[in-house]
Amino acid sequence: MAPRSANYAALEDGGVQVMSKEDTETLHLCKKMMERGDWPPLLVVFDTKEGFTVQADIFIWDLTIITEYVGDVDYLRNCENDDGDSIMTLLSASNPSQSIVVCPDQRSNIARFINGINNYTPEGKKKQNLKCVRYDVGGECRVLLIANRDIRKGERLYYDYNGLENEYPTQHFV
Ligand SMILES: C[S@@+](CC[C@H](N)C(=O)[O-])C[C@H]1O[C@@H](n2cnc3c(N)ncnc32)[C@H](O)[C@@H]1O
Repeated sequence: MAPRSANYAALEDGGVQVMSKEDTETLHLCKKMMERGDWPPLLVVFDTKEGFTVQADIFIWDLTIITEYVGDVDYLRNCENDDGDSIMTLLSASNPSQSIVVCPDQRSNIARFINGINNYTPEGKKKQNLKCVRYDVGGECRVLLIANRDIRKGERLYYDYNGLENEYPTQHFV
C-alpha cells in the first residue's frame, strides 16, 4: 500500500482541477451523511450478463455527486500484474513510479459495482449517465462519479472505464 503522503495532487502530470469550496463542502456533507447511516438512493442489482449493477432508486439530477471511488491505495507499479477488474487511477504522475491507484478488492463502497459502457458501439455511449472526474481536494487527488445528465428512477448507472489510459477492454460489454 502507498502511504497517505504519496497522494500529493501537485505530482499529477499536467495538473488536476481543484475542487471548488462549494463542492468540497458538499463532498464533506456526503461523508457525514454516510457516517450517520444516510445512504444514497441506489440499489445493487444482479444481472446475468453484467454481474452486479447499480441502479437509481429515485430520479437523480444532472451533476449530482453519486459516490467517491474508494478502496486501498497502492502504487501502480505494485498492481500492474493484478488481475483485478476494478483498479482506478488516482494520480497519474509525471514520474510513473509515483503514480497511484485505488484498489477496491478488500475495502470499498458501492462505486466498485457500477458498470462501464461499451466504447465501441453508439448504444454503449448513449447509456453513459455518469462521468468519472478526478479533483484536487485539499492537496490530495480524489475520484468522484458524477451524474452527467438527469437519471430516471430504475435506470442503471454507467460510466466510461476508458477516460484516461484507454486500456480497459470493453468490446464484450453489453
Ligand atoms: C468494476 S466491475 C463492475 C461490477 C461487476 N459487474 C461485478 O459484478 O462485480 C467491472 C466488471 O464488471 C463487468 N461489466 C462492467 N460493465 C459491463 C457491461 N456493460 N457489460 C457486461 N459486463 C460489464 C465486467 O466483467 C467488468 O470487468
